[in-house]
Amino acid sequence: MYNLNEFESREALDVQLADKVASALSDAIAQNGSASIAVSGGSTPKGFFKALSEKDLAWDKIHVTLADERWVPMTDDASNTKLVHENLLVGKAAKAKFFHLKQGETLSAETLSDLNLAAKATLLPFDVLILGMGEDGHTASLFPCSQEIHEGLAKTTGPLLKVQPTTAPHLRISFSFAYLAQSKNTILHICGDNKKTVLDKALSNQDVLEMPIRAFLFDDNIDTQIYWAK
Ligand SMILES: O=C1O[C@H](COP(=O)(O)O)[C@@H](O)[C@H](O)[C@H]1O
Repeated sequence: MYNLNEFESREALDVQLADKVASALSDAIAQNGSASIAVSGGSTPKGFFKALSEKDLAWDKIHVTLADERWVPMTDDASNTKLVHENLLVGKAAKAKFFHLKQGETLSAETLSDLNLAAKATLLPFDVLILGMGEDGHTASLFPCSQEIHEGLAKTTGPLLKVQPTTAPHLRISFSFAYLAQSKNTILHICGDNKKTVLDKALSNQDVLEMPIRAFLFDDNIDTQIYWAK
């Protein structure tokens, strides 16, 4: 299920989203002594990252990771890790612990297995998940064009999987739907008229293989809060 929250500007959205996420992280720390958040990359979240980085939180008790990563060096402009380090893990948030998805050169079965164990031990289930959405309806790196889409949406797939999109650049590593779906707070952050058109299309039927974001919009156990601004 979903709920659409519309904002008059991207700046207003960033402020309100940072407030909501800070409060969820703070509640998780109060309850469990620590908190975890998975964020998305791409072009949308920079302003939100900045607003969140300025929040007075016990950042040393917060684990930050990505819902997905492009398998490129962290110095590459396409790296979501680079984006997070430059825009979120700054100021007060510099004390947060970052869980790197891009480890080493090769995305091998052994790398995935090590990451899966570590993610289960430190991060999962996420207290907060911030999803993005591509114009093809992908979210995280669950790409409808990829051969791995069945695996990515399957209920039994282990936390992380390798994804090779055919209509977008870079090999990816992504959390699976099964593990993202267990997050305690799920937010879909999108901006612009194009993304609203994509969202309207996603809401028009329930074929998740055509638009994987639908898995988060139509699952009765997930309360996806959509944050949208022009
Ligand atoms: O490739 C990716 O794209 C999506 C959407 O990005 P945007 O630039 O359209 O905001 C993003 O959510 C994902 O993390 C990223 O790897």
